[in-house]
Amino acid sequence: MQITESSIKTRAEEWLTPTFDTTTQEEIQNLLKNNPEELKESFYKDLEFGTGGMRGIMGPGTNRINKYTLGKSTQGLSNYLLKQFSSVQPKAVIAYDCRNNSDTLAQTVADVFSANGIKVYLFSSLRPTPELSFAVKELGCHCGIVLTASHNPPEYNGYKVYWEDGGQLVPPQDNEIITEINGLKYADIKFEANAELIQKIDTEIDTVFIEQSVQHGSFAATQEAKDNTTIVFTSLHGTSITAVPETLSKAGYKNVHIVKEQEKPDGNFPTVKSPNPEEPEALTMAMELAKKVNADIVIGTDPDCDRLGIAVRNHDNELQLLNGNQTMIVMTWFLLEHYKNKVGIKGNEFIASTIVSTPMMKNMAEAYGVEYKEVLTGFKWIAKLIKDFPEQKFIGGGEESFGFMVGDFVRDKDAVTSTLLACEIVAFAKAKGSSFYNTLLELYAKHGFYKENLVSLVKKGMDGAAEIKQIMIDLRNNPPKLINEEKVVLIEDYQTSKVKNIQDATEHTIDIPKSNVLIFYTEAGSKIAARPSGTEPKIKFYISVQEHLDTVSNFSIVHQQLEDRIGAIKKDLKLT
Ligand SMILES: O=P([O-])(O)O[C@H]1O[C@H](COP(=O)(O)O)[C@@H](O)[C@H](O)[C@H]1O
Ligand SMILES: [Mg+2]
Repeated sequence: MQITESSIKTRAEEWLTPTFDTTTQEEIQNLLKNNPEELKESFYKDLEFGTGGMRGIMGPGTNRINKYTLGKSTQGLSNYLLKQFSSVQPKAVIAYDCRNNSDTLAQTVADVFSANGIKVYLFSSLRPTPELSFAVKELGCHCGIVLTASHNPPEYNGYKVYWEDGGQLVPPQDNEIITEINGLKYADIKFEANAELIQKIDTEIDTVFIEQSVQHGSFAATQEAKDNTTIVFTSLHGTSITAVPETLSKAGYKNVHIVKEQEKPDGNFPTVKSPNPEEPEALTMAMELAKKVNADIVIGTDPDCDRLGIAVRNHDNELQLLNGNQTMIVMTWFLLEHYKNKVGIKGNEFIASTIVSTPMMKNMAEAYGVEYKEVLTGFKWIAKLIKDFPEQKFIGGGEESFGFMVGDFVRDKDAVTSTLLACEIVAFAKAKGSSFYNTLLELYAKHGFYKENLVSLVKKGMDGAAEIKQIMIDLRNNPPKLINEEKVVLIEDYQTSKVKNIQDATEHTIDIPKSNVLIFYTEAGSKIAARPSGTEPKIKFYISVQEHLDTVSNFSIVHQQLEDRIGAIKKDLKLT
């Protein structure tokens, strides 16, 4: 579609009709008169489903999160549910996070479902996303929704959609539902609730969820080890406050210090610039408290409590924030060790990660004799593996981005159970005179020392999106031959599903769904991936370099070499 001033105006004028309430109409009038830039941003496209559902800035317009865009999606979803499960009354469960408007938008979604004859379980107040994933299966629902924009800035909100297995929408349902939604007009949305079909839920699910979380996240650390573990936890004004402290307490952890200034849920996130534990500033208050109480571990979760940031004591006894790859490696190792000792590896087990994550997972899988499966970015793809390979045993999985999935009882990343798991690892290691951090270094020595770095370039709005598109086109048309003087030997293009071996000029096909991702491998073993984010206006560059580490005592020297190499790669690619 050609975007012109007049096509945007035509799209906006539909929102002046009686299908839309008077407040919305007034807001659109105002944009038409006074704010052409905002009008363009609000209407130049329809909001789309991305890596983790649909996300956008709140406000009126087709490219914004509001009761009409979410209403239309829910109407499409309702039509699809009624067709797919025609012999039963479909059931949906809805949760929401701490964000502004999440509660009222959740009510709208409940209203629309019920107006279509769908039975709805609606959490009576905010809950973590992993609890919703759990509730879908627990209540035998066909679908689940969380109103959240995860870790995005406060002006955002969104809509994560779960299917009957408890995982987020994946093919074939995703495209079929999108087709259904695209075929609708706003006037088709049924907003008139059937209150009889909406049932409030709370403690009955909380109790089982927390029980299961304690069970899946506990690995029999002794009470003494637990008592010797000092934890600082912050919910960053989000939903984790409803589940994490109780889970830790039920698992026997007593030295848990909660950042009081951040425990109250608040959609404005008043004490942080961004509620994303991936950004070190988000954990500033928690780090300060950790110094006071001499904590072993600091954990912070994002607003919907699926991702967690972990800082642990390094060799200089300083608290160091780990990245997603690092926590994934240690957590997966811990699960594998326990599984090996308790159950025994039979060979049908698998661990999983994504194409932009550390190659170290593959090495570790080989060492343990389990399978390593690799998918596109997004935990929904990891959850799909569990559904697609029911005869295999999923041990755990993660990715470059923060967050981890412990076993299969929750089908998304789960910061409740992962918080407990992280504490167990610290408790175990400390009891043995080691640490979480030291475990990581030992794993580097065993499975290869990989260092990763992520560069995200923020490019907002319609122009930003065009710029991101162009960067990917340029990289495709003129792929680098050398990166930091390392010869590029292999290029994977997930959009064309082609792998090009530069050295012998051969090509083969990639057997996973298409996605706009390019990965360059160099002769020195570096891996550089480029992909537009599917949740935020960003393009991401994932850099991974590696070296052999013969002994942990050489860590600092090799670490410096890797750090320098990453610096040089960034400079060469003009990412600094
Ligand atoms: O944002 P969340 O916590 O719901 O998480 C979702 O989005 C993240 C960022 O995706 P992108 O790189 O496309 O922005 C993904 O890493 C994650 O697997 C997905 O579940
Ligand atoms: Mg999240």
